[in-house]
Amino acid sequence: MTTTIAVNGLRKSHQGFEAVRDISFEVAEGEVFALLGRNGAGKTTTVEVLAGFQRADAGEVRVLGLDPHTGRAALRRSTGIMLQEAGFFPDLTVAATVDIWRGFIAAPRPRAEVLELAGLTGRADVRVRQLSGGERRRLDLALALLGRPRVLFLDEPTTGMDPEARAATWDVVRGLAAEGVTILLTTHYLEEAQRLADSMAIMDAGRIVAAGGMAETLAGRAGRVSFLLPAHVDPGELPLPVAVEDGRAVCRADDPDLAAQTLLTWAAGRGLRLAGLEVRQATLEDLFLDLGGDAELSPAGGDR
Ligand SMILES: Nc1ncnc2c1ncn2[C@@H]1O[C@H](COP(=O)(O)OP(=O)(O)OP(=O)(O)O)[C@@H](O)[C@H]1O
Repeated sequence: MTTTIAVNGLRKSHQGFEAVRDISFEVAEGEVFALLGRNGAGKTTTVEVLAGFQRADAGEVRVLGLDPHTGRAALRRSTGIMLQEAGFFPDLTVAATVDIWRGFIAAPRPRAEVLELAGLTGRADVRVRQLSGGERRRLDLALALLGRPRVLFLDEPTTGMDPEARAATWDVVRGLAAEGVTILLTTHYLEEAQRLADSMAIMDAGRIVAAGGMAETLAGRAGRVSFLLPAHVDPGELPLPVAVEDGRAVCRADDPDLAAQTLLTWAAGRGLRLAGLEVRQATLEDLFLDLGGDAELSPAGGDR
């Protein structure tokens, strides 16, 4: 498999503060890679180095075989970038904004095509200042796609989007990856990373604390079964060890389906119902909690 992005021993400081401390990872062609971590973990700094906006202090970084800093001009033609803050002209319409950007790009996609991809077709004549936060992110995405990039850097692409827009954006990202576009994204939404990314790295204080293929990483972790503890049942009577949280019995298990079966068989033998039964494979959120992460990464309501 072709490696599109290679990072080896990257370090980057800002005014003496080491924001990225010796990280290494690779992203294969056509892969969606999620860089995760709480605020200040060093994700944006990493993306900006990969996009050639900042120079690495140490280590080697390659995008399509080129150093993103010295090869910036050559890479510009094959990369699309969506940073956290875009500099739009507020008084221009969406259509005019796209047209201006098309002027900077050799062989750009037609305006209608990028607006369609970004779900902005019906908003072409609206001024940028009147767009919602989520719509601005979509306009950012439209601009990032103008040059038919082979590599896309998306820094928090769906922040501010409603669930429908977010799902539509996931479809666009999946479609691009299926065409062979390599995508590196950062996100605060763990569900987004879990659904979208083939592999990931979790950063904390400038270091990678967990990394790997998404499916493999989660398959190796315990899932959970939970249900309302029936009245008059002592948790100690259950056939598997459980913790009781807010009246719910919670059982962590490597094979949650099997654990649920064991519990249901036990309950049936006693004529009991396990109300509110939930069986869940391990999620990224579980991994975060195990790593000592907290809710900060997954803002309230943002994840589901
Ligand atoms: N230009 C800069 N000057 C000084 N410090 C900076 C600069 N850019 C980033 N930092 C600091 O480096 C650390 C890492 O920042 P970075 O933006 O890379 O993190 P992040 O993981 O992207 O966070 P967020 O989720 O908030 O975007 C932070 O502590 C930040 O304050």
